[in-house]
Amino acid sequence: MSIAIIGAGAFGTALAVALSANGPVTLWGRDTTWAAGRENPRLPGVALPDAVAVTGELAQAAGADMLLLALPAQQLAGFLGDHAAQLDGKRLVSTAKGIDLTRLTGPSALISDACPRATMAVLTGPSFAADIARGLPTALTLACADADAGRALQHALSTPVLRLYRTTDVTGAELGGALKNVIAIAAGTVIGAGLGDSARAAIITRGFAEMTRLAARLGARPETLTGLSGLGDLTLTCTSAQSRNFRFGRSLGAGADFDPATTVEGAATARAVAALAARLGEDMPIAAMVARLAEGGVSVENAITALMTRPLKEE
Ligand SMILES: NC(=O)C1=CN([C@@H]2O[C@H](COP(=O)(O)OP(=O)(O)OC[C@H]3O[C@@H](n4cnc5c(N)ncnc54)[C@H](O)[C@@H]3O)[C@@H](O)[C@H]2O)C=CC1
Ligand SMILES: O=C(CO)COP(=O)(O)O
Repeated sequence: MSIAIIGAGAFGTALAVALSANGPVTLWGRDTTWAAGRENPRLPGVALPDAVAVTGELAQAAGADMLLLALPAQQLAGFLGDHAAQLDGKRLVSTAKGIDLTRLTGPSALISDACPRATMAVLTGPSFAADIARGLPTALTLACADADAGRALQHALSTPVLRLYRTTDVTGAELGGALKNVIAIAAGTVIGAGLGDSARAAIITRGFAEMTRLAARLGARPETLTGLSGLGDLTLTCTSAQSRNFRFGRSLGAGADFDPATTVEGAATARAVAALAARLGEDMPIAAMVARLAEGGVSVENAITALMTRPLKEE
């Protein structure tokens, strides 16, 4: 199955490098000025193998059997809207970890709406671009509602160091990836504010409770959230300074500057989650606080006080 990757950011480029172990890969980016040097500034220190062909022509990528959409969640709807005619009917696999702020849906619904004839799947789980590009062993979740199509994608996207598990629970897989970014901002904030590892463990655990509550309400299976795409990625992102969401939170907690050009999916997703939770009547106190923190609507000190002084309840 020929593979093209749409989006030449850190993750798209890392996937291109990893999957080129199986055969040629086309990597499409809107900016390919770096391509002649065979090193993407979004993924410094990684030389592109010869099997990766970089192109700025979408038509070249759209001819592949499978297209991996490695774009930020808030950019996906616009991209699909612009290019639906070229993409519909294809196998489309999203790697975006977020909830669209305008539509309050994950990538799967964006794809299904824009490209109703496409075979749609989600690739998610604990995996830093730099780790994948270096060939470090990584396990991911491939979610596809069509079990047979999912099996074929799982095989095409696995390598000796990239091990994919499959599920038909697309909702659970994509919510795990989206929601963990919100909680990672909260965990980073706690660490940046010097509140300690015990407080971080509390945020991870209570954040996971929020994730599972919302996901269940939206139809996800509980075991998906305890798998790689939920608990696995939550653990990684809340405990590693490689995570941009964690680092963004750490800057908030420390009152330090943060490069606004960095992709931080959890900031917009926290606002989407707060809106979704309000609509559904679900209690998501940590996500709601992250939304306010990211907008500068509350101080870190007041956010912590508000979370700690909520009415006492059963676990
Ligand atoms: N970097 C990582 O370690 C991982 C990232 N992801 C997810 O993959 C998605 C992409 O993340 P990264 O590649 O890391 O971000 P990035 O910030 O490194 O790259 C984003 C890329 O998308 C491109 N882009 C943005 N809007 C576009 C548009 N409308 N049309 C065409 N290209 C557009 C940008 O030019 C850039 O090359 C995110 O949802 C992220 O959560 C998932 C797993 C790991
Ligand atoms: O999703 C990721 C790891 O699984 C990457 O996390 P960040 O976007 O926070 O860097």
